[in-house]
Amino acid sequence: METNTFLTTANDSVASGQRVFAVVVVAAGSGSRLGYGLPKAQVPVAGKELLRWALEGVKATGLASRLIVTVPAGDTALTAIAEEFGALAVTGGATRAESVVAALNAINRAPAQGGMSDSDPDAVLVHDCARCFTPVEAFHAVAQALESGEKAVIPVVPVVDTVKSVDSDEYVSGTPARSQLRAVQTPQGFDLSTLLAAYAKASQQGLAESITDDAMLAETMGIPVLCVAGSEDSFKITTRLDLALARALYEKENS
Ligand SMILES: Nc1ccn([C@@H]2O[C@H](COP(=O)(O)OP(=O)(O)OP(=O)(O)O)[C@@H](O)[C@H]2O)c(=O)n1
Ligand SMILES: C[C@](O)(CO)[C@H](O)COP(=O)(O)O
Repeated sequence: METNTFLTTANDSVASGQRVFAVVVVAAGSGSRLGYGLPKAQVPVAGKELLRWALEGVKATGLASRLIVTVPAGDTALTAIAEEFGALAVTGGATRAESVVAALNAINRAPAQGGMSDSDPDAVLVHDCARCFTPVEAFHAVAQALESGEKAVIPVVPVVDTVKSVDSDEYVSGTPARSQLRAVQTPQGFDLSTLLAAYAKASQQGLAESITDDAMLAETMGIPVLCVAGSEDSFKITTRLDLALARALYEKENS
């Protein structure tokens, strides 16, 4: 079997903390921007599906007491991979946010992972399958901040482009100071009851359509969201160029 040489073993100081973590891996997207002809989570890199890379990465963290994976409706191939890792596979929704809600609602049905606490989780890490090369250190940075009492934590990297806001006619309306911008990754970590309350409020307010990440919900509730160090290895496989990068990096690494 191929190994992810970018992963290391679990950090005991995190694994032995007080929080009980559920990990949600959202993998129910179609991959329309990638245009590969398969659901994106089934696309292979170095002979291994993106979902398998992602779940090996999660396992290596030693954090997940419950593991929930969202899959496209009727996707038996992805369900089988999820189950190999002891995860509960649930059918995702029409949007990423709807998939996250489906997974959150299933946490208490997920089996406890071997060797982990069987207590009910009180924290959750929500991770994109499309960021399947995220290193253990990024998971641990998020988990550690939750262990320290934070309620919402996101991994970020600096923005390297100048970013403009535009009006509806495509004229520039502003240039935010780049030093204050961050590019946001996953896993995003939350106190579980806080994220459940945030999604319930968003649903009441009809915000679901405009949600592009989970931390936005905490922001709308006035909950401070802490940024911790992400990683350039956590890039999201969205386009053909991203897949080419992944293959260049990992097919070489594993050959
Ligand atoms: N209805 C959806 C949409 C997305 N996702 C997941 O959310 C993550 C981020 O989404 P994205 O990278 O945009 O994936 P796709 O929706 O598959 O891509 P596209 O928008 O190009 O179709 C992915 O791991 C994807 O599988 C999901 O679980 N359910
Ligand atoms: C959650 C996310 O990965 C943070 O950058 C991103 O917002 C997902 O966006 P997508 O369009 O659903 O891929």
